[in-house]
Amino acid sequence: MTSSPLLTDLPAFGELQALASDLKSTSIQALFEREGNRAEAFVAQAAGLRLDYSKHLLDGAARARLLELGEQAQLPRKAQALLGGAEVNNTEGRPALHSLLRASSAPGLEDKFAEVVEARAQMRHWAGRINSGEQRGFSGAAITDVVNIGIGGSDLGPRLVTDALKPFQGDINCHYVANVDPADLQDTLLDLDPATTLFIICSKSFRTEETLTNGLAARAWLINAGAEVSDLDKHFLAITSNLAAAAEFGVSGDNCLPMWDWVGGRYSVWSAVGLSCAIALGWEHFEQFLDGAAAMDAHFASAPVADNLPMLMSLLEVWYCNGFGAGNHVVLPYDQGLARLPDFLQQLTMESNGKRVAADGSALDYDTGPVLWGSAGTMGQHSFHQLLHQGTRLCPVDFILPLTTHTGMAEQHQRLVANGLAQSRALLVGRTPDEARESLLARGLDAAEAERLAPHLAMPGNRPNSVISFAAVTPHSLGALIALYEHRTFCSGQLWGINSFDQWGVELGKEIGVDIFQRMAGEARTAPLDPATEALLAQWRQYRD
Ligand SMILES: O=P(O)(O)OC[C@H]1O[C@](O)(CO)[C@@H](O)[C@@H]1O
Repeated sequence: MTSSPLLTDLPAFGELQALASDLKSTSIQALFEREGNRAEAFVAQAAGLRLDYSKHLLDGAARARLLELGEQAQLPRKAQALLGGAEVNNTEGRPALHSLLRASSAPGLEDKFAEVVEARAQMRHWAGRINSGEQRGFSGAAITDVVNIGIGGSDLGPRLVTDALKPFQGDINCHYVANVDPADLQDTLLDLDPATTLFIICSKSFRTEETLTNGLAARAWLINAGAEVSDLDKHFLAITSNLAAAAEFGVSGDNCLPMWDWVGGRYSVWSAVGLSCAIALGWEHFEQFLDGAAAMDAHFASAPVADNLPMLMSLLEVWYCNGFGAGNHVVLPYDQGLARLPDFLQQLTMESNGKRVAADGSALDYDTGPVLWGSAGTMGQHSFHQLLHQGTRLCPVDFILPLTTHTGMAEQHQRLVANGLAQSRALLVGRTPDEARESLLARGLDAAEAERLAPHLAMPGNRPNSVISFAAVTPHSLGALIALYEHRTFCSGQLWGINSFDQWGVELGKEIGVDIFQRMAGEARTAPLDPATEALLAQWRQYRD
């Protein structure tokens, strides 16, 4: 794939910056009055998801220029290139074919697709075997619990999906261990029976310190409980592209499911990395999850920029980052099952687009990926929403709003939806000092006290937010939602001219970590570390000795 032009080289960019500076002082409510059909016109739908982006600092004219920017960056052609297997990861010389993992056919990519189909059959086999009770542990008892040991992309996606789709879960309990802190593994194993527990060692590289350390501790836990080394195949599966390392760890070839270098870790939940989800949910539900993502892929491939959800969301991201200097993006799922969505999206967006050089290595002189954060509604309302409503920073928000619940408690759920809508509206309308004063007087405060407190109660409003609403959290809608953010991430990367599929920035810390660990273990080094780290090591030694 030819490298992307820089954002600043796109002809519409300069004009957009000028428009953004004009719109900074524009009232979104005034835009609603001026553009009568805004509530319908600033809406796009795909794969069962409805994106309402009417509450943004964006008028019709600015939107038209923003769409031109998307055309100038050739987002539709870039989408085709991504989906068609072009070498979008130029630093590592690979395509990024996560879409192939949910495809039902793949013209031109038959060889890779055959491997995907084969891996799906293996996943289905293991999910069926474990759910049917056929898979038995060292004592002969059926497996009841599965522990996925992995980190980053080998943890966050499967953990999110299993959590979010609890209402679809079968009898097997899936647990997730990621942190090298032994407390993570220890807490998880506390209530588990070694005889009925199966571990999935999930690591694309099979070189990740946290995963291998926890894997070895899990192995020791089984052996201590009476399992023989020859029993370990009853308790361990591996998901990896590094079969040799998995074999060295002790997982036999029959128990290994594949990963490929053409799928990035943070984009891999659709592959065998999602095996724990397929076990928890059953194969049919997992297929529906793949179908939801495939529906978003089809939309991404064919919809014009003006109607294309991932493209629109990425254009909005760039609009705020590079037009308004926003360094934040907030995601608020109004659904308890989606509480982990911000964690997942942090890796997806920040590991993908937290870059400071263009795809060709040249330094960028504009901002790229913002800091993404958030939490499940309504908890954030009693915490950081104060800053969203009255703070000094611009934090564009995505509300994620399923409209029905699986709990059977529709009346209580109505409160959740009302809260989500109220927050979105409060960010829009705010409260003027006069309204604040009036409300204080209505509460019986005297005029002087109302005057004193009014500035504290006043809220500027005009804070941009999108609402992504859909019928319910189902395997299909969740698949579509995750794929939507994947493609949005890619499009933003293309607009910024960066490679969204490598993550060199995480490597240095890993290397230094190995060096420090070896120093702690007593290995001699000629050169000392920086004085601050040496002092902390000395403090650690005091506690160890
Ligand atoms: O699946 P692996 O190879 O263990 O990697 C886990 C995670 O570590 C990272 O490489 C970052 O350290 C992520 O990109 C990846 O998802």
